[in-house]
Amino acid sequence: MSSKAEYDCIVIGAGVQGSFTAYQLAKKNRKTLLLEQFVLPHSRGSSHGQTRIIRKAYEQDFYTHMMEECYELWAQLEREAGVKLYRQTGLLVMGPENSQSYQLFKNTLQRNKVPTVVLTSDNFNQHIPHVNLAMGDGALVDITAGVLYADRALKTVQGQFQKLGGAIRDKEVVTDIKPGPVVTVSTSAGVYRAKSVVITAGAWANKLLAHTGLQLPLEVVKINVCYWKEKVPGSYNVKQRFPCFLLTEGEESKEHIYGLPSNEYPGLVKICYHMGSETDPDQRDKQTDRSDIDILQRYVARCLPGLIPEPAVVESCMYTLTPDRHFVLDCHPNYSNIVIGAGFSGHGFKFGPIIGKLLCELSLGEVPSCDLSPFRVKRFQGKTKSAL
Ligand SMILES: Cc1cc2nc3c(=O)[nH]c(=O)nc-3n(C[C@H](O)[C@H](O)[C@H](O)COP(=O)(O)OP(=O)(O)OC[C@H]3O[C@@H](n4cnc5c(N)ncnc54)[C@H](O)[C@@H]3O)c2cc1C
Ligand SMILES: O=C(O)[C@@H]1CCCC=N1
Repeated sequence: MSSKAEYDCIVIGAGVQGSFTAYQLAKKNRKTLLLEQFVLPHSRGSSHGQTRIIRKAYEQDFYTHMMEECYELWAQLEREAGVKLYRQTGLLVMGPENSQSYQLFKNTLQRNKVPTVVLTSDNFNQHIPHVNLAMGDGALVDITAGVLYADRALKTVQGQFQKLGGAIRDKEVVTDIKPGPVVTVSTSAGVYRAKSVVITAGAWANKLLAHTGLQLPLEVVKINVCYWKEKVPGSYNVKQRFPCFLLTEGEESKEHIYGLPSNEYPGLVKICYHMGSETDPDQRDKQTDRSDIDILQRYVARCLPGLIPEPAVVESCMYTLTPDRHFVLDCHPNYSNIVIGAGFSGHGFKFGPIIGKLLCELSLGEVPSCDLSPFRVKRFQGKTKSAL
């Protein structure tokens, strides 16, 4: 390897966002290097695991609009690679009928004409057996929603990137970034130069941004990913048409609780709490707080009578949260050829293909094809810190 290899673009971080960005750049014939600190595939960031939810149901129109295009981009990748990445299951949204959050979900779906079925307390269990709908809760199903096969999706997009001539170097930690008209990136194994750099480093974003003099208001939390055993095997199975679900708020908490049908682990249903305890990404396994699991146990006992209310398997993952829970998709405030994709706040996987497209556009100096105003760095005015 030459000591200063030259690229059009270097993407730092081969999670879902970096991998889709690199793939989009390679599709536009840009000489692209994707750098990853761990040996791939790994389970130390935020994109690992077998499944993620994909949905159009959101509280804000702008996410629903982005998902309209994003479903098409997922389907394109499936066709291109000849791999199945999405399975439609529907998403059951439940929450206090009169609460702001539940009403926002319902209104966004209806305003955007997303195919939706509204259930009543009378017909709920005909459609959704083995779930107790709380008194006063509304329920509706976003028909377009389903499951993404996450590990498979990551492998597929990285493979397509390589087929297009892109280079992936894993087990290579980025140790320095020197801004300039040509950016210099140093790693544990070499030095590279590029016209632009995209930072998609997940929970490590601030560690990398420190080299560029910027700190974003990001909080990293560890999520206990819990799998719950069916009392009668198959009762919550994807083949029985059991949907993904999201409880906007409940007796146990004001935060969302969400789940996916049993499928990838036979007889086990994945159910998570949409919040965790603060962690350093390099010390994730030292964070042993289980208060999220206590909340889930009470919820499962109350509402999912067909599950044993004790997790059978607990895995770990991380969220990188912004204060408003919206993403950061922007150019660096001081260096227009350094692009940032960060703060995906526990809901970014489904957007991977469109985020890749947008970060690619930003890195090429093109006008982004979506309105990025909710995702700009300047919304944190007063909350960003200089790291110099
Ligand atoms: C439990 C859980 C459930 C979720 N459920 C859903 C869901 O149902 N639907 C949904 O849409 N989203 C969901 N999400 C969110 C989604 O998975 C994340 O938003 C997304 O994976 C974030 O991807 P990323 O590429 O930003 O981060 P990561 O996947 O963490 O990628 C960042 C990469 O950068 C690398 N890196 C960091 N620093 C360096 C360095 N110095 N040098 C080289 N490489 C570096 C890291 O090793 C890592 O591989 C969930 C997340 C979790 C944790
Ligand atoms: O993004 C998703 O769909 C999941 C479920 C709701 C909370 C966060 N992640």
